[in-house]
Amino acid sequence: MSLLERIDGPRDLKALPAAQLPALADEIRAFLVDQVSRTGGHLGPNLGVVELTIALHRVFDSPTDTVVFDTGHQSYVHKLLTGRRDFSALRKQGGMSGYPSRAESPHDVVENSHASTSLSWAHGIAAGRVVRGERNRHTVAVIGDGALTGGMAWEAINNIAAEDDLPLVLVVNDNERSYAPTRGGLADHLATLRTTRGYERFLDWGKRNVSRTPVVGGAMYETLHGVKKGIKDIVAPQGMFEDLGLKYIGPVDGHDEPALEAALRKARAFGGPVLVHVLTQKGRGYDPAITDEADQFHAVGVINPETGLPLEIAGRSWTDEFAETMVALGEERRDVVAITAAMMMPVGLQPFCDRFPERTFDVGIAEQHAMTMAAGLAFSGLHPVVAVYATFLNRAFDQLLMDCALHRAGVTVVLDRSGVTGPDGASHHGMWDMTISGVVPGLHLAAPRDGQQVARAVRAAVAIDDAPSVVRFPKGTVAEPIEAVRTVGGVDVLAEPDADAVDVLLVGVGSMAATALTAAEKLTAEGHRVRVVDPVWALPVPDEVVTLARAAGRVAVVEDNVVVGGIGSQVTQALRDAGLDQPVDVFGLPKRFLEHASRGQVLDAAQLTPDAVATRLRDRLA
Ligand SMILES: Cc1ncc(C[n+]2csc(CCOP(=O)(O)OP(=O)(O)O)c2C)c(N)n1
Ligand SMILES: CC(=O)[C@@H](O)[C@H](O)COP(=O)(O)O
Ligand SMILES: [Mg+2]
Repeated sequence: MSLLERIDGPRDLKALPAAQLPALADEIRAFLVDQVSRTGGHLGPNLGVVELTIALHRVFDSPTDTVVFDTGHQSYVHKLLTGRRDFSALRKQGGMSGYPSRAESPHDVVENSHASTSLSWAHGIAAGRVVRGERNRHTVAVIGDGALTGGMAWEAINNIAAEDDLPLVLVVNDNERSYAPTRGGLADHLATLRTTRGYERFLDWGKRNVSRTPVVGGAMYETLHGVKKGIKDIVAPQGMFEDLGLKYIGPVDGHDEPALEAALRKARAFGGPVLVHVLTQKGRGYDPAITDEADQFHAVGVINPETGLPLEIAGRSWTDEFAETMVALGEERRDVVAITAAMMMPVGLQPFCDRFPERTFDVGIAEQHAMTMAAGLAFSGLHPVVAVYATFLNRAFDQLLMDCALHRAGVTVVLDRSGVTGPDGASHHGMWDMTISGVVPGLHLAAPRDGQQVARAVRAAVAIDDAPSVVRFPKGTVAEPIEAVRTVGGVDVLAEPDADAVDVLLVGVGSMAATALTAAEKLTAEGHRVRVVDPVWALPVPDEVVTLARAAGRVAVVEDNVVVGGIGSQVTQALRDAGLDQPVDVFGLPKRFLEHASRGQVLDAAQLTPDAVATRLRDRLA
């Protein structure tokens, strides 16, 4: 039986002799590469936290103590050490989540994969423990250097640093990267602290080798201590965290398990808030990850474990369409600039950045800053394109509303991964963006139905200079081109019944246009008269949709957004405002958090497939 098989929880881990921990770490790494190469997932981040997670679960007593992982993508080792070894269905329907999951384990707390929240969670948990007289229960937050660039983290630090005796440990997992190398003033400061590695080792050496020397030991140690102070003031002035009033321990070698345990025990014993700065390597122990320039295997698909090479060939993506359009626009318009929130490559801005580095801004995991900085860039006479995943627009709603829309800023927001993403589960589906956008005065939103429409929409969006514009498209392979049979104003008619009177005006939004078309074909074959349209610009609702609705017995809208406040709601309102009372059926995503599964499985469960839409419409036409 392997060491890993003997561990069903932290108690078994604590019982392991320390001498066996390196072998356990090796087993865990081998397990991660073997398993995640089959399922896909966050291989690099988890390979980097093997020793750290072992030390955490040997020093602290989960679930009496609580360990919170920021973003949660690096919690696979935590899952292994808390009795979950079946990774065969990782991130698949019915299988283990790729993030912590309370349904899976009492050791899991934060399921939200939006970054920079862990310190706030941990502050609340720790403060709550004190109020409840449970000061003996410790709380630990593990936050990456990337997540530490998020504003929420600093709201929390501002509060935590003012606490005196809170049993709270903040572990900064510093691997110098988000996807790409972490940049900015904070990253520079962490680098300064890292360079004091010698200083810490010098101090430890002094404690081990000098202070016990007979006779001169004590005096010598005091001298060294003074020298240490001097060195520290020269090499590493009081760090920012200490300046803020936080006790700082580190930097600690994040792959030296005994050193980690020593630092964490020291932090646990300290009793007050304390920050432990841990240096790790993303992809540690797996050369294909370590040497991967792009993102050190931040997230991989199915790969060959020997070579790390992908075994799935991805087709041309929606993101590729956007990436190409941006480079072309960059050539044509010198005022177009781009902003990413630490996801240059995933959102498709890398080619633009390579071509126009001086017109590209990577603000770190800081969507709020990105959005308001964009308002500033627009004010200065440029046209910014903010590219984020749709789910992360949630973070920057107020900035979109109050900094961009209130000031009529010509800012374009491009939302990748809109609609159903799939394996990343509830906090990664981009299913609220059209509801959010729908309440922003003056905002224009386009949902391209295929690759050609992406270019058309982005070009039209950057031509809007007096209001925010949004272009949103899903994850993965781009849809095949869908030609319009005719246009009515800006609205594309995709299918026409051979009659003037129409039973149903079926509005397909974005990638759901294809779904609507196929559903219409089924209904038309049964004798129903269905007109299918793509509004192209879904917000504000085009007048032509209202005009076309006048000739229809009922209207139906298909959208991969939550039904509440989505395009269907907006169309309903537009019809009612125009005095039309046809029934409107809205086929969208339920107001529920949708578990991880494949994109197709989630859409199927939401009845957003052609068959389901046709069936539901058929019932209404009966
Ligand atoms: C608000 C938000 N924006 C963007 C992301 C996408 N994202 C997931 S992990 C990650 C990088 C995290 O870097 P770090 O915190 O350093 O963790 P590491 O992967 O290095 O362990 C990003 C940008 C996110 N999860 N949340
Ligand atoms: C946690 C994290 O990294 C997410 O942002 C997610 O994994 C992105 O996945 P995709 O880029 O594959 O949609
Ligand atoms: Mg990092």
